[in-house]
Amino acid sequence: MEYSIFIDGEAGTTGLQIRERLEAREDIRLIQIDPARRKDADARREAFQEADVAILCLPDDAAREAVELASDLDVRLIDASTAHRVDDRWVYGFPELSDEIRDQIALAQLVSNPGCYSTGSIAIIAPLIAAGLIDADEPLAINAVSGFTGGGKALVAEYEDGAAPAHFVYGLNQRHKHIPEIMAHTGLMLQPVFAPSVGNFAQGMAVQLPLHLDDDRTVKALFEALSDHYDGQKFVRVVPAAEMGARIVPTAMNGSNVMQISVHGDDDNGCCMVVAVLDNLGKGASGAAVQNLNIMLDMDEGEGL
Ligand SMILES: NC(=O)C1=CN([C@@H]2O[C@H](COP(=O)(O)OP(=O)(O)OC[C@H]3O[C@@H](n4cnc5c(N)ncnc54)[C@H](OP(=O)(O)O)[C@@H]3O)[C@@H](O)[C@H]2O)C=CC1
Ligand SMILES: CC(=O)N[C@@H](CCC(=O)OP(=O)(O)O)C(=O)O
Repeated sequence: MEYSIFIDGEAGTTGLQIRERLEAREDIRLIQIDPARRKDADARREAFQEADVAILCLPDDAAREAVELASDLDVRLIDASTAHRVDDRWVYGFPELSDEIRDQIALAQLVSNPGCYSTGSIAIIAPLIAAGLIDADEPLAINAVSGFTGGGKALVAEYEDGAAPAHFVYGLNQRHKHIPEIMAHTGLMLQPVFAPSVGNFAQGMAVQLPLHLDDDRTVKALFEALSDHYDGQKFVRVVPAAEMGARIVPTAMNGSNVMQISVHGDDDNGCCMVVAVLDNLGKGASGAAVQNLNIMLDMDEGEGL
């Protein structure tokens, strides 16, 4: 069986990496439109008409327009943008959250691909709330560092021109676009303080959740809750702190769709850090989109990643 796939926005950062992951596959035929007509509504509608699944790798407004263009067609959609991540009509494409969500993705017409920081944050927080180790109304802070491809073509150009700094923090106004989806898909009721930053490396990301410990919330209890939740998952691994070493490198998972989670700290002084490391263009975007596509097409999730 061969499926026809259209990547709308395939010349962008996320789209290009999806294309690279799919173009060698014999079970996939990529629909391509003349690059000069890549923003032409008629050309794109024809591609949507031909496709079994279309993957939207567009800015939010363009993604909303694309959904409108395809609204009366049979094509199934995966949206990599932020536009539909807290929209109930769309399934949130994070299959490791629960078996129920994986089953919903398999049958869905509309799947929204999670954000990169959100993937790391939700992966840590949701299972710990479910295990009773974080309260939904607990004040939390999330720190993160991303490679510059996270900012799309514009930020890539700044780094390639040599004009951008080695490291910067941003999102200081606490209105980052990932906060609503982090709250919606963890069940957090109090907005977490979010401190993202960018470093002078293309891909890679580390998301850190600092926590205070108590008699129940120990390093061991946190590790076991996360290990139990992700037991058997191919793309989320919970790794003992001793294996991670004293330095966590955000680029460690680059080129793969695997996210590594580890729990560090000391019950004696009551301080702990839970860390997720992922490739912002792997499990944080393009790899996750291909994983969702594979689930939707009832294929091995690992193929083509
Ligand atoms: N980069 C990342 O790490 C992640 C990105 N995403 C999301 O994926 C989406 C794409 O991001 P990214 O790849 O980084 O962005 P880029 O800016 O690198 O690419 C966006 C692409 O969309 C094209 N485009 C813009 N408007 C239209 C339109 N109306 N019709 C057709 N094509 C259009 C652009 O064309 P042109 O070539 O003219 O600029 C460009 O090629 C965004 O919503 C982003 O939030 C999600 C997760 C992580
Ligand atoms: C480094 C950087 O700028 N990162 C982007 C998020 C990456 C991205 O585009 O995320 P989505 O998954 O939501 O589309 C930002 O902070 O807005």
